[in-house]
Amino acid sequence: MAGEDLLRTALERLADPVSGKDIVSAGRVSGIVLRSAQAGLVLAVDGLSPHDAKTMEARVDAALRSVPGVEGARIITTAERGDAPQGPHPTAPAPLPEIRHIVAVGSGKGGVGKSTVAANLAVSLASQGLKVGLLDADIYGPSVPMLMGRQERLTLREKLIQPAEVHGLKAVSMGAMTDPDRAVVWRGPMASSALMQMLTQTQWGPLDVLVVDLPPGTGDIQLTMAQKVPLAGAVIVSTPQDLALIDAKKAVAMFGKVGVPVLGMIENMSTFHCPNCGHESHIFGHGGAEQAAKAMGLPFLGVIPLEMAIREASDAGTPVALRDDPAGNAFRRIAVQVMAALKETRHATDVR
Ligand SMILES: Nc1ncnc2c1ncn2[C@@H]1O[C@H](COP(=O)(O)OP(=O)(O)OP(=O)(O)O)[C@@H](O)[C@H]1O
Repeated sequence: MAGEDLLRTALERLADPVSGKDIVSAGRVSGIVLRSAQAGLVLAVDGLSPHDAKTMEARVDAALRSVPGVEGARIITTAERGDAPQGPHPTAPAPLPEIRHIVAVGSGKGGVGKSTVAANLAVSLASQGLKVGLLDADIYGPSVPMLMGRQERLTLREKLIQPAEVHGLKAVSMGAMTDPDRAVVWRGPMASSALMQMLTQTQWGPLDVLVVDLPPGTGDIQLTMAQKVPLAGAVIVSTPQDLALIDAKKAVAMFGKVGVPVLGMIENMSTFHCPNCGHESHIFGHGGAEQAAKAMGLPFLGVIPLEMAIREASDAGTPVALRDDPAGNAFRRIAVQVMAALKETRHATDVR
């Protein structure tokens, strides 16, 4: 029997006090992993009092550790109503004294290249000698493992998540907890509770900047995350298309609503230079994000061209920001702008 099946069998011996079934059949357990003698899973504690949730967590911990070959266990608790026993108060940002700036990368619309920008921004900042972390909070479509070329599962040491050290930075992804072929279907409070635990229970060490790749859109999940994570600021990625820009403006408004400074906008998939004839075309338009930023009184942080090389480098797990070419330079220029915007924000708000 495979290690993860042994874990499941051990968990099936635990009764669920609410449904009377075992906790696996009751649907309380997901994302079971076993790697390097460390077991991990997500435990839903809905309907349990804080005391009963703690008791269940302890029983799950003991059950996992009873399996031969398991040396440690990491349990991430979630609750749909947001009443997980761990984690901060819903409206109080988690204290993260080792992290100087947390920067969220958001977008109003999916598919505009938010994750590509987040990963390349993080790599560019690391290439400037900064200590950088990258947290993939895009719970429904985590893409950082692919973009960074590391698909491994979560590893734990002394109950703390160990980030993958890759391309000069430390990366943690919800994708590391889940089967890459299966989308995680979690409701908002469960997702934000799991995310907060990944944020606060990862051994980041001292960081200058933590880049957070948010899920696309402006729903409750993003709003809650923007409230719970002590963000220094947000950058908004958009294509130049009108439709994407309408949604990008909603994202700007959402951050404004919760008092998170918007550091600026980035236009992705801007000009396309034909690699064969050199002809310049504007497949999704051009300049729209800069105009929108201006209209909203926000800084414009720069443009990223639409390039096959960017897509290929992303698919290969070697971000284009590692290269000394025009696309790599575009990301490095944006990273400089982001750092400058962060300094201004700190000055303006006297450090949030
Ligand atoms: N500038 C670019 N040039 C070429 N391809 C790009 C560029 N930016 C992103 N892509 C490609 O577009 C696709 C979508 O990008 P990405 O996953 O980063 O978007 P996203 O906004 O994070 O999407 P979602 O959040 O909906 O998952 C990927 O295949 C990526 O490689």
